[in-house]
Amino acid sequence: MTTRATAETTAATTASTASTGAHAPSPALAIAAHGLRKTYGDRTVLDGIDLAVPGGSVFSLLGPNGAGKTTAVKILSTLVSPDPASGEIRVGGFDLAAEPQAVRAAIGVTGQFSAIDGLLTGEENMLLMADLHHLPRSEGRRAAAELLERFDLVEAAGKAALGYSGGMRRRLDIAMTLIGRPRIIFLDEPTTGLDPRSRHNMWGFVRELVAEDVTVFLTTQYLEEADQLSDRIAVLSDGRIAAEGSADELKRLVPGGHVRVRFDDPVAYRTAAAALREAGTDDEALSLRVPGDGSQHELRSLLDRLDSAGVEADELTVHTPDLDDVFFALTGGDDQHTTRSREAHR
Ligand SMILES: Nc1ncnc2c1ncn2[C@@H]1O[C@H](COP(=O)(O)OP(=O)(O)OP(=O)(O)O)[C@@H](O)[C@H]1O
Repeated sequence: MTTRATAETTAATTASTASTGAHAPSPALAIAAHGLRKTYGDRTVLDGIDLAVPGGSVFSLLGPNGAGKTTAVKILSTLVSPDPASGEIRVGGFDLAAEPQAVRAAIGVTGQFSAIDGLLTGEENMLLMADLHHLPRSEGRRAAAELLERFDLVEAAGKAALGYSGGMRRRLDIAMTLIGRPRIIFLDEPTTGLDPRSRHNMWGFVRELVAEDVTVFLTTQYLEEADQLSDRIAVLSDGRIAAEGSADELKRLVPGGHVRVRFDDPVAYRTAAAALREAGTDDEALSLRVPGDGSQHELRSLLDRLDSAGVEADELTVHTPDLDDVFFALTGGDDQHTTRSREAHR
C-alpha cells in the first residue's frame, strides 16, 4: 500500500507533477464506451457506465470483488456481448458491435482467462500464438525469441509451462499477447497473488508498453498498483463509476489532507500558531497541521498568511490521503472482504 512517506511531497513537487501528469495522452480515444450495460438474469452488473481512455495511457478500473471489472474487460475485448440497451462502444477506433474482428486484431487480453497450454513449453506456446496471428515462420521465431528474452524466460523456454511459477506464467501470458503487436492491451488483475518483486517487475513491463504508445486497460484490486501506474482511475461500485480521475484528483475527494508547516525557531512557530488558529499544533516538532487539500489556491493563501505574520516556514509538506482512503470511502468496502478475495486468488 502507498506509504505516508511516498504520499508526502513538498509543495513544489506536488505542483509540478500535477501540472505535467504522468504521460501526455494522445488526443484519440483508444476506448470509448457510452452507457455500457450488462445484466445476468436479474443481477445488474454494469449499470450504464461511460469510459474514455486516451491512446497511449494507462487506465485502471478499480473495484471490490465482484464489482464487474472482468465483465467490463470481457465486453470490451468482444468475449461477452453487452446488453442491447448499451450505447456505442468503440475500441481501437472500431465499433464493437459492427466490427468485432477489427477490434480483436487491435487488442491483446491477458488475465484470469489465460491462453497458456501447460503441456507445451514456453517457446511452443509463443510459436503457437505466432501461428494464430499468421506470422511467417521466421518472423514468428524471431518475435518469440525477442519476447522470451524481454520477459526473462529464456532459461525456462524449453520447459513445460505447467511447472512455471505464478510470476513466470503471467510473464509468458503477456509475452504471448504481445506477439500480435496489439495497440491496446487489457490486463485483468495482472499481479494478483504475485510476490512484491514479481509485482514490481510487472509494473516495469507495463511502463515499457506505455513508452511504446500501447494503451493499457488494467483492472486491479491493489490500490498501490493503480496509484503507481495509472494516468486515470475509475472506481467501480454497485455497477456504476463512483469516481474517476488521476490518483491525485481522487485523493482530493476524501478528507484527511493537510499541510504540515515546520519551523526551526520556537518564536516563529508560536507566531505562526497564533496566526493560523485552525491548525493543529505539535510543540515538540515545532510543526503545525493545517487542514486542506494542498491545492495551489490554498497553498498561496497559507503562504500569504505566514507572510502577513512575518514568519517563514522552514519546511512545508503536503499530505494527501492515499488511495485506500478513497477506495473505502467510495465503495463503502470492508477491508476484510477485499483481503479475503485476494487470498482466494492466491
Ligand atoms: N456468466 C455469468 N453468469 C452470471 N453471473 C455472472 C457471470 N459472469 C459474472 N457474473 C457475476 O457478475 C458479477 C461481476 O463479476 P466480475 O467477474 O465481472 O467481477 P470482478 O469485479 O471482476 O470481480 P473479481 O475481482 O472477483 O475478479 C459477479 O456477481 C459475478 O458473479
